[in-house]
Amino acid sequence: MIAEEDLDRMHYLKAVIKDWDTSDYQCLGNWKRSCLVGKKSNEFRPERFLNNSVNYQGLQFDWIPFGAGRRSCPGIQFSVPVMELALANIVYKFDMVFPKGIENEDLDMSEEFGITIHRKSSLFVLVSPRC
Ligand code: HEM
Repeated sequence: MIAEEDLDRMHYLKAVIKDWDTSDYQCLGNWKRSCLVGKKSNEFRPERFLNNSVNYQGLQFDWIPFGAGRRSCPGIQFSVPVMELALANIVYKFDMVFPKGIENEDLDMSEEFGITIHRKSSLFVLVSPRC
């Protein structure tokens, strides 16, 4: 079981969540001026969040998944560790592979608006528990 104190060392996992939290919507305002984290439509590239100071505090206005300023989200301290812990434990305890014939390049990362922003197309993976 991965615990909260283990998360500090999981730099790549944190970058994955930051990139996952980077919707086209957040970068649209600065799309021409080129978004701080270099978001290109539908691109998933967590490495952009490694070795830089981009954080959730809303200080860099072109990456504000929790908003910025006095009306920014008060749920950051709760939701970030919850997302990190959930993802860390899922990848620690389960092996996931694409069904036969599906490659990384086939992954459609398009987003769709709704009450929340979610995937446009379903993600199919075969999941098996790690022994
Ligand atoms: C991944 C999870 C979450 C994301 C991405 C998120 C994002 C946001 C965003 C973008 C805003 C608007 C900020 C603005 O208007 O500038 C907001 C506001 C707010 N969020 Fe969250 N939030 C999350 C989770 C939570 C949780 C877990 C709670 C409570 C337990 C929460 C409570 C609030 C409240 C009360 C506001 C309104 C703040 C205000 O208007 O003063 N959020 N959130």
